Amino acid sequence: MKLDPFYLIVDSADWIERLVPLGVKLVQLRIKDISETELRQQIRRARAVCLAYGCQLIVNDYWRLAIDEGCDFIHLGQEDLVDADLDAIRRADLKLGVSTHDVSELETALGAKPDYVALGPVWPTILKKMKWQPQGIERVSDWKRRIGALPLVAIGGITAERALLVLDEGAASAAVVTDITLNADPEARTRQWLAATAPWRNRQEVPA
Ligand SMILES: Cc1ncc(COP(=O)(O)OP(=O)(O)O)c(N)n1
Ligand SMILES: Cc1nc(C(=O)O)sc1CCOP(=O)(O)O
Ligand SMILES: [Mg+2]
Repeated sequence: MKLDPFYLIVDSADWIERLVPLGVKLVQLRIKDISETELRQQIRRARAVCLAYGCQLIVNDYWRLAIDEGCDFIHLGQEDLVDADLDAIRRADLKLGVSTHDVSELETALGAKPDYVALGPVWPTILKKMKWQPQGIERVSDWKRRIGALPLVAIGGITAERALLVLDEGAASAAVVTDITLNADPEARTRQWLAATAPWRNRQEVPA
């Protein structure tokens, strides 16, 4: 499976309607603390835009809703995995990405047979409080050596400029929130990300 090198993460369908039409091909809907009814509406709107623009939608956390709404890709963290029914997720043919922050979490993640592994925070992030120190760029290549052909997603404090560093170290994709959503001009910043990651987007996969 090939992931787009630019992985946008946003907290509403509004963002998806605004930025996906610019050419984003991989987006995560990461919403916290809203009702199930509202979540369903958000997922439906996000799914409709992604279908129209050929963008892969990944639903964070809510695997049951993702199945119900006909989505095909979810992201789960280690705590989400504890309650998740992996058999049900596989039966529904959902692809799965899993977060990791240390070697023990990587072992747990690999046990879930994920379609990608995420490593973070590579740099400090202002999005949420985290108990892990920044991993640093060396850890990205270390993780890639450990997971072999499985796609690696790097996350945490990534900017359009830093994206090139993680992609060079073997990440298949660089995930981003605030470098875009807190930018004075999110559309322009999205275009910069698309341009910066274009060489990886157009690169052919080399068989392992
Ligand atoms: C691509 C990607 N990587 C990591 C995360 C974090 O997932 P998690 O640890 O479950 O934390 P929350 O995002 O749910 O707060 C992610 N969402 N996406
Ligand atoms: C949601 C999330 N998960 C992380 C992890 O390390 O698992 S870092 C992170 C926040 C990413 O936001 P930004 O691009 O603004 O730093
Ligand atoms: Mg989660």
